[in-house]
Amino acid sequence: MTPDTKANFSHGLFSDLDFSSGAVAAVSGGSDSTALLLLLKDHFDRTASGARLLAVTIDHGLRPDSAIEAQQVANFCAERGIAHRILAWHGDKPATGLPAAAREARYRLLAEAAGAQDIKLILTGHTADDQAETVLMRQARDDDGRGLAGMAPATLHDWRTWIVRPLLGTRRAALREMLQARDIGWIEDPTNIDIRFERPRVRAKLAQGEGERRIAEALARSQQAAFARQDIGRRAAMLIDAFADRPSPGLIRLNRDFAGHEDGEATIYALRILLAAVGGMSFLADEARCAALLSRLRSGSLCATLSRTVVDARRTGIFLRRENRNLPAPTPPVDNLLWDNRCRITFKDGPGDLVIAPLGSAAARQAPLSEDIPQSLSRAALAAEPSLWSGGVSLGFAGSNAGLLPVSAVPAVAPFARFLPSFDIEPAAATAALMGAPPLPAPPFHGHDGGRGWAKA
Ligand SMILES: Nc1ncnc2c1ncn2[C@@H]1O[C@H](COP(=O)(O)OP(=O)(O)OP(=O)(O)O)[C@@H](O)[C@H]1O
Repeated sequence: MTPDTKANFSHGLFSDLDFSSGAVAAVSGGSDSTALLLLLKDHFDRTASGARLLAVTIDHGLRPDSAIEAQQVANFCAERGIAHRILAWHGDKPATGLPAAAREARYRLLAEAAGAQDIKLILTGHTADDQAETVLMRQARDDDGRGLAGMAPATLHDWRTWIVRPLLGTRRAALREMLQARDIGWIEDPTNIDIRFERPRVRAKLAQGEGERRIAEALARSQQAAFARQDIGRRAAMLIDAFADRPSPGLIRLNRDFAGHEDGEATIYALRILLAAVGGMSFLADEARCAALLSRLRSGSLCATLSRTVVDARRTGIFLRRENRNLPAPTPPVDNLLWDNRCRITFKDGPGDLVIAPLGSAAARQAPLSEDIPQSLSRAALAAEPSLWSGGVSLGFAGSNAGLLPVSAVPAVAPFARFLPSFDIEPAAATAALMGAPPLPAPPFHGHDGGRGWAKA
């Protein structure tokens, strides 16, 4: 896609989005999100769909002016008849990894604001300039190439709310030109030019000579990388569908032919995803280690641990299960808890003595299990599954009678449980089906059924 550099946005930035549940616009008050809000308001007025538009500003509380700036956005919205909410990020601010923690909190709060009004769509003002910066920053790191795809056009948050970036093909200069033509100002965040941070440094460099060429190259590279990532994801999804099953709770079995499949690249990718999913890891298992493991799997039996997953290869199959170490400590159930990154807990109400903890080997020994697979394997896998406990008694575990209790536990697809970039929809859908996780929600786009994941949803 050629980035739009003209201040003419009549080409329908939003026409393929499904606004039936309404939209949350994430507005910091900077130029890009202010432009996003105005363009969205124009679109809603023009289409007269009656869909709800809610602008939300997160006050991170990290700069002295943040509350005043949030109020400025509130005033701007009030003048235009746009509903607006300010949500503050309370709680501990970590000394290291602050930008990542702020991002997590921002999306959590945005999703809460959307969820409170049953809105399924959040829009952000990320632009083509942001995309180029992201790609250049990732390129500077030793990445496996997936990151070079940059930001996805849509990301599923917590398996239920879509975050869509409709301005990813639009240049910041064009948005600012549009704002200036309408005599609208914006807030300049001093952090954006603070060269102690990596992004402002990259941005400053891109403003110099050769910057435009480097932006164009980075955007072209991200398109190619996105295509490659979707393609390998599609192939990995086919392998997961064809070779993997779940013979008992917490236990994944791969047909032995998986290791020798001719599409070696997709086989490694599928294994990286499955190990992360079984082990409850947010990141895919290491590529080089998975490649080495696969070559060992081709030559016989083994038992190894990678990505918190025990890989037990026997004549009858390659079995994957969560290792029994470093499981979460017993914790009282809270709503929307992501337990061990593998299981989403929903909690309505219940007696105060309830805790979620692994089932453990003693209780696993009592459970009736299928005879088809070695009992030692199914029991070890079951022991690492979550259970609801009351006064030392196990009341049930995911997939059994938990549905009768005030707490429900459904499997989550670990590497994609919090953030699922649309590039990875197909392997995420295949892994969800394998693990018994809920299907993906409906896509945010009309008429885009490009991936099997969208179709399944
Ligand atoms: N405090 C915030 N409140 C609401 N949304 C935010 C906030 N900060 C960022 N966002 C959303 O994330 C997008 C990208 O964030 P980024 O930090 O790159 O932008 P910014 O410099 O704060 O402002 P802008 O993108 O509006 O120029 C924003 O366009 C906006 O949609």
